Amino acid sequence: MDKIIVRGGNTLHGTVKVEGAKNAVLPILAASLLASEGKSTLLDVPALSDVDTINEVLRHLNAEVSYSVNDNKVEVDAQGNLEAEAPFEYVRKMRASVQVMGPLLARNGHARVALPGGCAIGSRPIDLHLKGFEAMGAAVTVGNGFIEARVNGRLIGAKIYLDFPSVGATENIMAAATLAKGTTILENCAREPEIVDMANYMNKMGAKIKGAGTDTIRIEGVEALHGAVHNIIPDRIEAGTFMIAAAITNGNVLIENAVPEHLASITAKLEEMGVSVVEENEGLRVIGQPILKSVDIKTMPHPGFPTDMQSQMMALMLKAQGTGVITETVFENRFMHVEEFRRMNANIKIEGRSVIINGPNDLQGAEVAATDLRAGAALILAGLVSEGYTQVTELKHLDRGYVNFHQKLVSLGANVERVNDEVKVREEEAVRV
Ligand SMILES: CC(=O)N[C@H]1[C@@H](OP(=O)(O)OP(=O)(O)OC[C@H]2O[C@@H](n3ccc(=O)[nH]c3=O)[C@H](O)[C@@H]2O)O[C@H](CO)[C@@H](O)[C@@H]1O
Ligand SMILES: C=C(OP(=O)(O)O)C(=O)O
Repeated sequence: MDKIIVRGGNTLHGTVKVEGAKNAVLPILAASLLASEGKSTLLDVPALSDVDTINEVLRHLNAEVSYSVNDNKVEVDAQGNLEAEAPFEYVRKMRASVQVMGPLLARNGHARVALPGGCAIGSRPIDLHLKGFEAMGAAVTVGNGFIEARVNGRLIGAKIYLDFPSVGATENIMAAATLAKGTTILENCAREPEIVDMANYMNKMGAKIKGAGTDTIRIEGVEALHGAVHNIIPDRIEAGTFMIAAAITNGNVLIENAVPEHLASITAKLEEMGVSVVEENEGLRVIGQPILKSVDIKTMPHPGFPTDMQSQMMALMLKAQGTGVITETVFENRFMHVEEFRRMNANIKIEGRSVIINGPNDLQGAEVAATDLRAGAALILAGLVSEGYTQVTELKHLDRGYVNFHQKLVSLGANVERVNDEVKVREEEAVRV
């Protein structure tokens, strides 16, 4: 098992390049199943374990997938007959596997996907996805740990109002509606940049989607879709994480490829804390300040402050002066990292869906575990400004969402190392022999 060891105290300087967005590439790869003619070529695909997982799901469903990691390119050929079932071994590894349901149902009239179950950040039901499929004429049943959806012939366009602007439900329903008979109007839908990217890809495939990025999306169903070439948008959460890395170390870092409009809520909070964020041609430059002001933050669907930046922002708030409150409104249980921060000497209190942080904190290095992928990044960020050594374990979470995270930090001047405990033990044994 790998762990990351951070020695705190270095200021970060230089340039770091953001990869393609995990949360765009996963639903887009799932949507490539919609193409009954021609291949799709996806570019700027990040080399993440989640991409390996979704590729395995697509292969299991009988699509041909070739992944050229060095070129950040995936080609998908889904022209053959598709299987209907995504088993638990994949869904357990990665919830986004449920995003194949809409495409399969639309293309095959049948999808059987393992129920996702619980997750480190909350229970995460998919009732809104299923209500959407039902509104379009599918019969949905749940049993033996699987959800099954079937429709005789094509789905039928419908008017669907989401009770909450769920990202996954918006994507799954939008994909299903591309091949439905008639028009689907999806109201109170999610407005994340990744939804717009997915809609752009499906429009290149021949879909007729309008309004992605607003709270109402209109999808006119077509008879068939074809493969398309598409570049994945830059990852705003990876960009935001490096913005915090610059701010927390009082550094000066250019985050290349960051899209300023995607990062407005994060930029606004950093500026409120006293950090400078400057737009440059290549991306965003973040310049830290020795003294940071505490702020209050509430996570919200886009364009609000993203829940996927909550734990990294918490790391930064630990170093700010005064009292700040972070309220999590998107997920019911996304504070698992608080206990880990406490192990690093942080003064934080959980009150219901909020945490209260009194700062600045003199953080101390400790052995801590990544409880989810963003928590993993947040603990490493805290380690950058802690006294002594911080060891972060459970890196399988981090690898789901960050490409070469520690190497990128090292290139900016951080003292970070990734070690494999098992290899070390084996080497020691070899020496003994
Ligand atoms: C692969 C991917 O893109 N993941 C992102 C996606 O997850 P995901 O698509 O799972 O997130 P959702 O927007 O669907 O979930 C938001 C909230 O709605 C609830 N809900 C959702 C669907 C449903 O049918 N019923 C229901 O109650 C969830 O439990 C959660 O409390 O958006 C989240 C919110 O921005 C991000 O944190 C994740 O990184
Ligand atoms: C929660 C996240 O992802 P997922 O929905 O894939 O678990 C995330 O990217 O922070």
